Amino acid sequence: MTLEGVTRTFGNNIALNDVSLEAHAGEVHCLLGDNGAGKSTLIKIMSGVTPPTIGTLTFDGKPVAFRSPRDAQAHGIGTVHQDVGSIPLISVARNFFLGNEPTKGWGPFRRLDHQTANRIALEQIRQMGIRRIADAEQLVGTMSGGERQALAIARALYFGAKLLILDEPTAALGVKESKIVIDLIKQAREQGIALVFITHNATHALSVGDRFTVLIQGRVASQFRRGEKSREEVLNLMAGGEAFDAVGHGD
Ligand SMILES: Nc1ncnc2c1ncn2[C@@H]1O[C@H](COP(=O)(O)OP(=O)(O)OP(=O)(O)O)[C@@H](O)[C@H]1O
Repeated sequence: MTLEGVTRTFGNNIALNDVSLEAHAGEVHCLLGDNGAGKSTLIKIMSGVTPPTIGTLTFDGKPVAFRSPRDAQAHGIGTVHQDVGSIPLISVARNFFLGNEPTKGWGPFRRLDHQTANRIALEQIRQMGIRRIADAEQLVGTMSGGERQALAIARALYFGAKLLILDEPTAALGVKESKIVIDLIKQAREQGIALVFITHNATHALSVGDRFTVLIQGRVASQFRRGEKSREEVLNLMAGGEAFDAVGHGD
């Protein structure tokens, strides 16, 4: 996906100001920025929640204007939100399909095919490397944070995502759990998926990013590729030039 000159205003508030970026197949584009920098607004624009006030989006070489999140999804945009799997009392399979369950029979005899749903959900999360779950009837509440992210990533890919937007997937996770997610990002990249990885954590970003965009107050403060900046430089950029240590760096 390519964004060109994207500006988004809310009344007098300019959430995004002339932002351009590219997310290519087989690459991870890290989106970095402090609270209020405009990351959420950018995700909303890319995933069809809200249109840009000015600017264009191109996907698969064609201009796109998403009418809704569902429309964006139909184009192959998958979004995994931070609070994924927040309904702990539903099964892994239900969470995987979320209303798109396979059915059997037709007409008045049409009903959910639980067996198939369970089998597919289990297969898909296994492919994501989650082997601890033995049965997709198991409740989501029994999964760890990293496993829930894996479930959501598996779902997006199963339903045909070509661009996967991950909104702070490691924010609430410990070191081991974060590694699961970072490894999944690498796996998806190898499959040729385009990824946008939103994070506050420079270490996570640097461990997997191919391209980087740092937003400060709605503007692109810096854009660079892997290897073009040192860790220190990235940390300073993320801190918006202010004393980084004073704000706590979350990594
Ligand atoms: N619906 C809205 N109405 C008015 N202002 C908004 C709206 N959405 C976002 N903004 C403003 O746009 C700016 C960017 O917000 P945004 O939520 O995109 O930032 P962010 O980088 O995602 O921050 P966070 O990490 O805290 O979610 C902020 O000043 C915010 O107050």
